[in-house]
Amino acid sequence: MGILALANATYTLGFSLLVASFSYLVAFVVQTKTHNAILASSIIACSLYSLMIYLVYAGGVANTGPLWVFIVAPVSMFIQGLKRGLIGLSIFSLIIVLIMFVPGEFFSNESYEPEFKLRFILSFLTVIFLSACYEYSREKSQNHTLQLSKQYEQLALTDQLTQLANRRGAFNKIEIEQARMARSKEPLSLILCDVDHFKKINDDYGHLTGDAVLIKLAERFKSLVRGQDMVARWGGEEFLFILPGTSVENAALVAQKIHDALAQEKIVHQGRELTITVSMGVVEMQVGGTVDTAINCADKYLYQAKNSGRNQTFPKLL
Ligand SMILES: Nc1nc2c(ncn2[C@@H]2O[C@H](COP(=O)(O)OP(=O)(O)OP(=O)(O)O)[C@@H](O)[C@H]2O)c(=O)[nH]1
Repeated sequence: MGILALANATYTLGFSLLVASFSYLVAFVVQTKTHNAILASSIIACSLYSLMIYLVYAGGVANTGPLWVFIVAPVSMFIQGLKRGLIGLSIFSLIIVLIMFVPGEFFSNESYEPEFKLRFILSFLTVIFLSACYEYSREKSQNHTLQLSKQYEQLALTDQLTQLANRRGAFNKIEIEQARMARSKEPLSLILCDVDHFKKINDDYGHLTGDAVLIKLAERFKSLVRGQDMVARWGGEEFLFILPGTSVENAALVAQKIHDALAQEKIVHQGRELTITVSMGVVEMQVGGTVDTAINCADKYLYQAKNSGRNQTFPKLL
């Protein structure tokens, strides 16, 4: 349209359209290179507002310029969102009202019929209102969907019984910590922990008591580690401790702390005092090593701890 306008010798309109097109290209580059959506959408909105203000001011072909103004409301809401869209459209509408209704030489409003101006402004305000309603419900439903997807993601990574991270959650955490380990060169250790003779608890007191013991153990374990550490339920009565910034020697100290805590304070359920012990295997992850290799190694140590009489941690580092 800009090129056509230039060909028809309507230079101001032609240049305005070409400058507007160029600004959309700039916005596109800003968005793709910097991902600064606020800046990119502001460039498009400002360019569109300026072009439309010029069209209303100049009248366009046979005074039909104002007809294009109706696209401003949905486009503005779409690219800027409800809040910024409404602010931008309010300023834009005010300028259009000034151009159309304030008498004087500067505002070339004589070319529009009074009935046209009034109906134009009213219909434009209606389009703004409808676009705002649409954007409001769109944002609301998008937020709801985002919230749901976060909830489902959380559920997929959480063990229902203990509310600890499940195996998938543990894998995610190890991957994040492995990447950090590669950068910071800080050690990362894992403790694989299995409750001793858990089958007996289920057999003697019932499955529900077994569940309650797992829940209480999970709480106890969480209280024994630092905020940056993670305790996950690896499976049945197996827990995995993920300890960033911890050498295997320090992880052995954490394991000893767990043995001591369980020995000192029994698990109480429905008035019953249950003595719980655990066996553990400790391993330090190697840079570039896989999770499976580390877990297999910890499992081997755990097996040794079980075979050596339980209630202990392997390898013996303390
Ligand atoms: N209550 C309850 N029991 C579970 C759960 N998951 C696994 N178990 C039970 O945990 C028990 C594990 O038994 P085993 O693998 O034989 O091990 P253990 O009795 O702990 O003996 P050791 O590990 O050799 O010391 C089985 O009876 C499982 O049914 C659970 O979510 N709740």
